[in-house]
Amino acid sequence: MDDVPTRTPISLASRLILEGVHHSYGTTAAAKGIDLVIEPGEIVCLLGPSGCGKTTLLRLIAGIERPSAGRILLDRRVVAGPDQFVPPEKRHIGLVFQDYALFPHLTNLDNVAFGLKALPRAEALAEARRALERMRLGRYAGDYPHALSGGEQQRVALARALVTRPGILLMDEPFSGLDSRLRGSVRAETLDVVRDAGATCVIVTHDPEEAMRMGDRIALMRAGRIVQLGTPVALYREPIDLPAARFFCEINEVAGRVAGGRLETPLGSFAAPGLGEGTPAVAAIRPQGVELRAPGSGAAGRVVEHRFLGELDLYEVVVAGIDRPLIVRRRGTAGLGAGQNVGVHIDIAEVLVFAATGP
Ligand SMILES: Nc1ncnc2c1ncn2[C@@H]1O[C@H](COP(=O)(O)OP(=O)(O)OP(=O)(O)O)[C@@H](O)[C@H]1O
Repeated sequence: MDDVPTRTPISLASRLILEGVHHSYGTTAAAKGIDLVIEPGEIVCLLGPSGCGKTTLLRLIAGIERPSAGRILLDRRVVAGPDQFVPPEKRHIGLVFQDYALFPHLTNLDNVAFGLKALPRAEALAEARRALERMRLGRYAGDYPHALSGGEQQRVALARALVTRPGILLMDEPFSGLDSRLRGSVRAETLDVVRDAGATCVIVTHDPEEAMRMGDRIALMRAGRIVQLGTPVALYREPIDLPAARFFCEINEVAGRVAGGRLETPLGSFAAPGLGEGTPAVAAIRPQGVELRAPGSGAAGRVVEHRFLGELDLYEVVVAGIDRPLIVRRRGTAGLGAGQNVGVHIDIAEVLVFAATGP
């Protein structure tokens, strides 16, 4: 085991401010008026489907792209604005990309020392060695990146990004190149290192679970805009609309109309605050919120499919008046299988009601 140095890297974390930031590639608008404040030391995940503008936003923050309107500030310094533009190398940021972008012809030590050109060579190498040792990679200092596993290469890339003690660390899909078994451990390790370094951190991901694990807050993006910003709990519990709810969790969508402040559906009625009389609406019901009991109580249903999935089994249940079978995730119930009748009950804590928005 390598000796872990006692010296802790302290970076002066930056506050990042985006004010009305726009960016277009030709006629494609990729950022449409982004306002965002990220506090020093905070980890924020930019989350959203492919093409929503996450990478563009990261590139704007890094200075790889220049906004067509709006301002970007790091602490009180305007780094991009109508009359100012600070190039990436002068922004004091650390970058980690999906493919690690390590130089194949440099040793791991030289890869990490690369960003320390301003220091005398011996000092740069000593700093780089300490950074590698913090990542428990000291013994690979003289090797080349190709001899390392994907997870180890990712840690070298992280060491290289943090060795200059940047005020802000920007990571673009940093774990997507790793296989799913490695991803969890590298993610946890990265989180520890980033927290230790104290840097402000922006992470791009399209994976909601990753965003919930990594982010103090999540900025949910859609078509060049941030549609919701909040803690993982807030986004999961109170998604702003139906597409946001869909993004975080597989859901059953049961349509109905609002009557007397409640949404009437074949599964019962649910509170529909803020929705007017007669409004078409949708009850979004999480699969773990559907309970299957003996027939005779609740809504009458029939199991059409049952799959053993380990911890929670998957059932598909048809209910009269609902187009698609309900997806149900429950602990397996002995003897309950396809063809059996059930009574369907809904846990109202797992139901969200939204105005219908179309498919
Ligand atoms: N260099 C470019 N030239 C032209 N259009 C681009 C360029 N880069 C991105 N775009 C477009 O800008 C929009 C936003 O792209 P961006 O890569 O920021 O999205 P993303 O959310 O990061 O997507 P992904 O998760 O697939 O990487 C998309 O419509 C994309 O096609």
